[in-house]
Amino acid sequence: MHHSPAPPVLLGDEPGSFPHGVLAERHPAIIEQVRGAFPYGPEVHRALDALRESCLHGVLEPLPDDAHDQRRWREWGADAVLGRSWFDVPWLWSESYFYRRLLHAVGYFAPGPWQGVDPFRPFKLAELDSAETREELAALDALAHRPAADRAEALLHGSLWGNRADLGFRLSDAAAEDRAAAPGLVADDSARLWPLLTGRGTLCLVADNAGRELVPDLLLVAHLLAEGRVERVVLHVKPYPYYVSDATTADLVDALRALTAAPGEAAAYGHALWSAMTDGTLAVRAHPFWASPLPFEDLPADLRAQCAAATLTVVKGDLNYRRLVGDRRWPPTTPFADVTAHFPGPVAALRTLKSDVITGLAPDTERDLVAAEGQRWRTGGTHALIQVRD
Ligand SMILES: O=P(O)(O)OC[C@@]1(O)O[C@H](CO)[C@@H](O)[C@@H]1O
Repeated sequence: MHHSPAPPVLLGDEPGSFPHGVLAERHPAIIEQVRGAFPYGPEVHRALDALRESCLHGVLEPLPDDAHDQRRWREWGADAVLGRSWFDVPWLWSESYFYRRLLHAVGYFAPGPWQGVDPFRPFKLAELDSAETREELAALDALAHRPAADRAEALLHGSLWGNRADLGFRLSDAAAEDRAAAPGLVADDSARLWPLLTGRGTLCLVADNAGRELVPDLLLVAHLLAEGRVERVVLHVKPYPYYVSDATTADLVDALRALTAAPGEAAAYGHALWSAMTDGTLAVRAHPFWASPLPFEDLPADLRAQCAAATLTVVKGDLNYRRLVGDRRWPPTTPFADVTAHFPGPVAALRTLKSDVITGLAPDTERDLVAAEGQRWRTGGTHALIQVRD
């Protein structure tokens, strides 16, 4: 266990810091993108204007009295943050609540013409239909002739690096995709991951982004099922649109349809996944907690029981990493096993580095990264890690 006191949870109150930039620049940019993506009527435009003003100069305001999830947000701690500036509350809170308020502004939950229309869908679909996605799928043809161990390794890394495709991140950092990924991982526990997948039991995969991340996640899942490395997979997606590109059930269906319609090997993966869903070996869950502003230390009892029963839980992406280890600026050498001791069962994190939060680095690794890049390595999205606590 970590003996020194945990650092404070991150807030967005420090100008020049990464969280402050997300609140002051990324969120207003997302509002404008959404505004331009649909022919919303004047009332939606007014609501988006009000949200922008609130985010920059106002406070977190309560959900309307008739909101279906008002009680839930209270249980998650709304009373402690409502009425305060977005910059002064825990960063996890200001981000999660921003997406909830954005959905309110576009009428996502209210009965009416825009109910259930995902404001991020055009961006997600464009990505799924991109030349990059087609190239990644075409690469499966060559992979088919390689030994199973090589395929497993390639698909694991495909899933890991798929996390660079994150639409919210690219909105505030347009150059992100063009920066080359750094070869080598800042931490690599993959040798400890494979022995956990011995053929029995259930793998939980806590998904992150749709499109170019979810597709390689699904390919990995298909491989693990086909090779008999797990009996069953439970894929956890978001219950509603979140952090721009986070995967929902609709995005999962889009990804499966894209796979089954693709040429070559990709279609075989798609059909295998489709039948795995229909026979229950691949199950999907969309628990409200995944879109909550809370760390995984606060997993509700039902999810805790599911993860406890799993052979392994794989947690994808940067935000899930922040929620897994706690959204704090830990000393980077803080042991990953210590900060994930709360998690009910073996857990693996697959993540590219896109925020300040990091644990589990060897002292030499941290020293070399700082010498080469100052602190940019934490947020630039060019580095990645695989960390396992068994
Ligand atoms: O979870 P993901 O998709 O890998 O990344 C989410 C992200 O883009 O959003 C947060 C800031 O808004 C950061 O944690 C991270 O940069």
